[in-house]
Amino acid sequence: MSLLEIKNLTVEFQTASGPFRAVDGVSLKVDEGEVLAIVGESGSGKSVSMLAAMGLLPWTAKVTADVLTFNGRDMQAMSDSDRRKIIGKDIAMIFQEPIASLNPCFTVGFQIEEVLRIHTDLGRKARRDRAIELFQSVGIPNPEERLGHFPHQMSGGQCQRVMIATALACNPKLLIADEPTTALDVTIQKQILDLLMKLQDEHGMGLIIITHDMGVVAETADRVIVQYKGRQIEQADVLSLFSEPKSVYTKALLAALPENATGGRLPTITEKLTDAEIFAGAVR
Ligand SMILES: Nc1ncnc2c1ncn2[C@@H]1O[C@H](COP(=O)(O)OP(=O)(O)OP(=O)(O)O)[C@@H](O)[C@H]1O
Repeated sequence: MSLLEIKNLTVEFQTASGPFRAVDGVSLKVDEGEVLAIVGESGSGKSVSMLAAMGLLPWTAKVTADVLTFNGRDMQAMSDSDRRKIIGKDIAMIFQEPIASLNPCFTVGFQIEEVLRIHTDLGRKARRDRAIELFQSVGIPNPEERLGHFPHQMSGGQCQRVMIATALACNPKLLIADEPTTALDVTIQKQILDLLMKLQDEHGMGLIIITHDMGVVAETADRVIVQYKGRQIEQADVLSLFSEPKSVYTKALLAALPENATGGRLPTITEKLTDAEIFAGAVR
């Protein structure tokens, strides 16, 4: 049984100019201990598909799926309160903007201890000890002191470490990391990716990494889904995708990597391919 299984997920937003289909027939499976990357350009519906699966989209979104299960439980049939017990505990998410994702009005210590208060029956002292232990595990120096800091007193990289510690607070079975390094300096990006991979390995979690960066895919994923304008274009294990991409779009994405540049100029993808060609070349 897969940890997360999604079949034929569709998301349509009601907008002023009519319905807009942001996700169209996405299917995926993630197992325990597996790293799945969802890669695609901005607007390809990567974040919306995961937010839809978690039931975290606003009411303007109409979400349908043939199958949407977590650990064998039907997420669509679940009550909101049952879903809330799972989200943040068994499924955790981290986002692109760590500083914006934290509440500026509370110390980081309060925020991580609050997650523990909601999802565990640990007492006050045990929650503090666990928070210190979590900060240590994500490499935050002087954790006792840092717990008393507000987000604005910390760097972007440190805030992302706080987000990761908070996400791991309840030992989730699945972690969804939405562009976890995009907002960070290049030198910090590698540290955060290495940390995520180390923790994923230690905890044996399923991990979904949402990214637009093929470099991140190469460094992290076991399997990859390529998405374009809400549709799945190709799904493969990481080695096959890089060595034998099947769809024209994946080939174009790989050709656009800096290391494949020829003549000092990078080819852009959409200048070479039309939507019709991309969708016709999809391999599902
Ligand atoms: N609440 C909303 N109402 C209407 N459209 C939305 C809403 N949220 C997202 N969208 C649209 O859905 C599409 C997919 O957005 P999504 O954020 O999933 O893209 P993405 O692939 O994650 O790219 P990015 O990395 O830029 O976030 C976009 O065109 C976006 O404008």
